Amino acid sequence: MENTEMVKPETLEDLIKILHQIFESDHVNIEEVQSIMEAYESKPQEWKKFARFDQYRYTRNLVDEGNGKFNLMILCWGEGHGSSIHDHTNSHCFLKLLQGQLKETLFEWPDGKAHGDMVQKSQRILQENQCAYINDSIGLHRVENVSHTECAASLHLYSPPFEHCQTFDQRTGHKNTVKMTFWSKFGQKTPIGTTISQENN
Ligand SMILES: N[C@@H](CS(=O)O)C(=O)O
Ligand SMILES: [Fe+2]
Repeated sequence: MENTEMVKPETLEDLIKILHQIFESDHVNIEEVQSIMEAYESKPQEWKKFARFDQYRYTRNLVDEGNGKFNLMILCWGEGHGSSIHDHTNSHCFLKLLQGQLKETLFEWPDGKAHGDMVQKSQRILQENQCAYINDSIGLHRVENVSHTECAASLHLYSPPFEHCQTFDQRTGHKNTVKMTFWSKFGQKTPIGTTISQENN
């Protein structure tokens, strides 16, 4: 019989260790990853060394390279910060709220000949500790911290790791390829000059 016993990661370090074990296998069980990420109870003292905010836009802070199988990162969202509508480059995307709330808006892929506004499929507010999942077959999304008073932090796992994604203009559906960069890696600020091409926000 399959072992369905839930493992509860006690710390972020513990969570990372479990994720390494899960991703040793070539088959990713989406529900398993989602429930393990959800089971970790966010404790700011465990992740605050990775959480570096910027005044102007959301930041991507690399936490772990997952043996080449995945990238784990913390995204820091100041008040009102949000992403463009984007895809996830054929990767799995898990998004767990560590602090605050984020609004996720799902869109359909624009069909080649359509002009005008992109079609919105749904919208939801992600709560602390919740773990959402998206991939390109589900659709595109935009994520926003709509709060004017609270910042937000989220833990993202992408497998396989990717460096580029496509962003979409909501009014026309026109797309652009953008390079995704890290604001910090393993708690160290990335040198200025390597982060300026970030355009997903
Ligand atoms: N996928 C985005 C963040 S989000 O809006 O889900 C990124 O990696 O920057
Ligand atoms: Fe995303």
